[in-house]
Amino acid sequence: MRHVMVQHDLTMSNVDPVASALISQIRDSLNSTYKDFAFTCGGSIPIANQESSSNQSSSSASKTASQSESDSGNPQDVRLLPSPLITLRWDPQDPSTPASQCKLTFPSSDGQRAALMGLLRDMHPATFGVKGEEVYDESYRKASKLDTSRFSSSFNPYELGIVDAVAQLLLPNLKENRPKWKRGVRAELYKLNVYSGPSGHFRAHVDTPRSIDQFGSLVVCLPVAHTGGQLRVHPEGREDVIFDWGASEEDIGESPAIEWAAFYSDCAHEVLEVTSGHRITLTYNLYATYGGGAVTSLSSPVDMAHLSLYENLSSLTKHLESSKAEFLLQSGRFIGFHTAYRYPHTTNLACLPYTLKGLDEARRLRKLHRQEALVYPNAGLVESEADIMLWWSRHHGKPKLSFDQVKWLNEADEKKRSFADGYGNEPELEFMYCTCAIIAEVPYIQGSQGSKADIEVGVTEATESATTRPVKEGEEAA
Ligand SMILES: O=C(O)CCC(=O)C(=O)O
Ligand SMILES: [Fe+2]
Repeated sequence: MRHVMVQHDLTMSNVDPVASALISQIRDSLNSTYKDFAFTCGGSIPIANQESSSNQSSSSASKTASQSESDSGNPQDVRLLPSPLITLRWDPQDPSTPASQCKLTFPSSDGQRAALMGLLRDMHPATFGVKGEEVYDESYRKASKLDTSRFSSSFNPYELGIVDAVAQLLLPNLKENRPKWKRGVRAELYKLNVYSGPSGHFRAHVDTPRSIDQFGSLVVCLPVAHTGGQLRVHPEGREDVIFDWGASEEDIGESPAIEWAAFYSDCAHEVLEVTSGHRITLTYNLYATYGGGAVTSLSSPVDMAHLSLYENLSSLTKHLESSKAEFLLQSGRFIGFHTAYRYPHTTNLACLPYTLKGLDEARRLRKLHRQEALVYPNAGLVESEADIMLWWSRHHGKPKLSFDQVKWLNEADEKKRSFADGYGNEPELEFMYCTCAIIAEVPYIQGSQGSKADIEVGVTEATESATTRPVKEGEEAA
């Protein structure tokens, strides 16, 4: 079986020194800018005390702890409500248990000890996936779980602004994107988990993707006393980020809070050992959506257009258009990038443009070229160039694309192509993670088949259909 090699000559011939210089700047900014983008974010939301939560319209109830100290008078501040008390109800293992004993209110207090013990009794062992098998192994994961069919809670991450915050930080929009193309986030409740001390933990894994729209995971920690149990997120080549939500009974009594963290679910993460108490969490799967992102009407804090990478790409494409891209005529009329992050895919479904993470979104060339970029899984999982050519022709109606025609602006990172050890939080292998490449055909090149009109038609077609590709699953990178 032949693997496609993607190491092509990245330096420009002497034919075009301007393009050469721009490409070398792009390569530099690709390496440096990647690290400026968040792969995880998190926060803490105070829980209102009972009196104020029953009277949410009072001005003191509608301020966060930090706002109370310095009120800016900005009308937007008022929306940052503290969380009301949170109620959790669940199905008992023994159906004769009265419903009143299957209910907890957070922050939990000593008076609820019996109900907390009842919850622990009614939980199930939390399994995980290894290479497609469902496994229960306390040396890898020691925790308990309830599926969503067995519990309900009054907690709502949309109401508290968590989902909006995650969308803005982890799925930033290009400022000039029309509302229709703005990306948003859908959070789907996934599990209730308890990691109890001593020794509750979950070793390093990635979260098993359940669809090609899934990009992240959200963990919400309810206020119950515990120590340890830090969540450690550690993507390759980046510094770890650690969320420590440990709190004592006294801390919770004085300033109860919801703690949360979201991260790209292809980043390895683990729950370190809980040394005492109970770490109780709600977990959510996060999906990218189109046409959302305007829930709060706040504009995106990230303006990709200010990135040096984006500016350099703009300059390069303007230069290629004005110079008729002589160098590309020699080496192919496509330019391509390998993504920094991995994306879920199946044999027939590839990464979607609106799920692109962090810097990968800035690498999209659609705006720059007035032509949709092709997004396909990286060469480690592609059997042959013929597959890619087939993919391209299917979606663009044009018969020819070979790797030799692509001017690659960066190199594929072999280490990142797929998560090798197969540990996930679910057994399914329907969706796999791998890096992708983004390829755009450069328009206006003399002698190419494209006219301006052809290219503009191509935008719509490719945007709507960029969902299938021919690849073989399970192959290791060459
Ligand atoms: O509880 C956490 O912080 C993370 C849990 C986790 O990684 C999972 O459930 O897949
Ligand atoms: Fe996980």
